[in-house]
Amino acid sequence: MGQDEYIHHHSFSITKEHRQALHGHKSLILWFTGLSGSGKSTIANMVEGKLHEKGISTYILDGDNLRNGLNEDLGFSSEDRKENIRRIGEVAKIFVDSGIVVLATFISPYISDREDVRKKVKQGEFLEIYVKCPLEACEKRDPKGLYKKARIGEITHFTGISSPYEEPVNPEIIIETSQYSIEECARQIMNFLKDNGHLGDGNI
Ligand SMILES: Nc1ncnc2c1ncn2[C@@H]1O[C@H](COP(=O)(O)OS(=O)(=O)O)[C@@H](OP(=O)(O)O)[C@H]1O
Ligand SMILES: Nc1ncnc2c1ncn2[C@@H]1O[C@H](COP(=O)(O)OP(=O)(O)O)[C@@H](O)[C@H]1O
Repeated sequence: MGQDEYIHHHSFSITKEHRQALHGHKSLILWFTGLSGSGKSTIANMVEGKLHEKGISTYILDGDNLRNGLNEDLGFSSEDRKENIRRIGEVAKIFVDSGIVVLATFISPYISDREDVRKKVKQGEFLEIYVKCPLEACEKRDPKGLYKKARIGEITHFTGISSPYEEPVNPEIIIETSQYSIEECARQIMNFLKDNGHLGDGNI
C-alpha cells in the first residue's frame, strides 16, 4: 500500500494478440452467474468439453475450488464476496491475456462486482451468462445439501435464503436450466458463441 509510485508496468514483446494467433482463436471470459445449484459448474463443464473438442484452449475457475486455495481466507459476507470476485476477475484477466478461454463459475451475487470484472477487459471479452433457475428448483436439487443446512440456520448468509442475489440486468446469454436439458443449455451457449463470432472465424 502506498507504494504505487515505485511500481512500473513492464511491457513484454509477446502480446495477447501473438498468443491468440498461436492458439488460433480469440480469448475471453465466459462468466457464469446464478444461485447455488442453478447449474453453473455442470453447464460450464459441458461447454468446456465441447470447446476442447474443437481445439480451443480453456480453463475453468470454479468457486468451490478456488475457495480451497487462492481465496481460502474469504467467507461469505458481502465484503468477502466482493474481494473473492475481484481476485477472480484479476485471474480471469490474466487468462485472457494468455490467449485462453476462461469459464468462471461463481454465484457472484452482486451486479457491481460483476460489472467491475467486465471493466477489466476489452469490450466483447466478457460475456455474462445468467444461469437462471428458480430458487425452489435449486433448493429441490440441493446437490450438496447446503439449502437444507441454510434453512435450519446451520449455514448463515446463504445466497437466496439469508443473503441476496441480484439478477443480471442485461446479460449476453440467459440459460434456463429448469426448462432445458443440460445438453440443450450447453448447445445454446455454443450457438451464441458461434453466431456472434466470439472465438473468431471458423473455430466453432
Ligand atoms: N453462505 C453461502 N452462500 C453461498 N454459497 C455457499 C455458502 N457457504 C458455502 N457455499 C458454497 O460456496 C460456493 C459459492 O462460492 P462462490 O465463490 O461462487 O460465492 S460468491 O461468488 O463469492 O458469492 C457454493 O457453490 P455452488 O453451489 O457451486 O454455487 C457453495 O457450495
Ligand atoms: N439443465 C440443467 N443444467 C444444469 N444442471 C442441471 C440441469 N438439470 C438438472 N441439473 C442438475 O442440477 C445440479 C446443478 O449443480 P451444479 O452444477 O453444481 O450447480 P452450481 O455450480 O450452480 O452450484 C446438478 O446436480 C445437475 O445435474
